[in-house]
Amino acid sequence: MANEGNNDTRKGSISHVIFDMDGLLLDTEKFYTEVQEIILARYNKTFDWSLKAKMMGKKAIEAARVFVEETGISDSLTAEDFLVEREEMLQKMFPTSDLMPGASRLIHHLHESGIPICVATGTHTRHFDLKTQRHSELFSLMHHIVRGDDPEVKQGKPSPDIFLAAANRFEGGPVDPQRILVFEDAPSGVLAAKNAGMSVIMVPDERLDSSYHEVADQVLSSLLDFNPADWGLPPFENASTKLV
Ligand SMILES: O=P(O)(O)OC[C@H](O)CO
Ligand SMILES: [Mg+2]
Repeated sequence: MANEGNNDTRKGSISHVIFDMDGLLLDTEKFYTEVQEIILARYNKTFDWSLKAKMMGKKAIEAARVFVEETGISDSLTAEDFLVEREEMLQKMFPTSDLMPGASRLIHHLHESGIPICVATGTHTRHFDLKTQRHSELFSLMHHIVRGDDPEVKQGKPSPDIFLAAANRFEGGPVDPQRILVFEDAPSGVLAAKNAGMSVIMVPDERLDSSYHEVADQVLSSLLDFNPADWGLPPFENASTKLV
């Protein structure tokens, strides 16, 4: 799976990188899927990837509204009550979050190469802390982290707010969006990056409909497949680090 970029002229001008978190650096989207399946089963309904595609990457309350409205259960369960109900299950799951393949290798490589990196995640601070508690060393390599409850993030993805806030906070910022490469897994996140005027590599779950790939500049099956040299970034020095 690999789309060729449609903005080749930008590929040599990337100086900064922004990472999404859920489903991109951390294998956390599966937790949301699991609790939503459990809740919908009570209403004799099933959760599928067409609904997942519309929820992922968004702020919690925005995703919750999509969930109760699209499934037709909003008369029985409000978006606010849905969030309360899933909270207890998620709080037990988040501290077990694993890294996605290739995340550690890529973050260490860019950091050691002097490329400024940061995170822009729709998740709010309380959940962020639970998800990252086993990965504090890796996240300490980020220049900064923008979360969904940041006051500068008025609207969640696909609004560009979060990526523009992230661009503003780099040293010497704001950084020109044309010099920024974003890594995302969610359709809303890919759109947010494009709305911010940035280049975006999508690393989607294989169950996501491929029509969502079209907006991205490049699509990869895994972060392990990323070749920094394709974007004018410092190459990996040796293959021995490839699977770390
Ligand atoms: O994908 P992220 O990191 O923006 O997180 C968004 C939600 O928390 C999960 O879809
Ligand atoms: Mg994501």
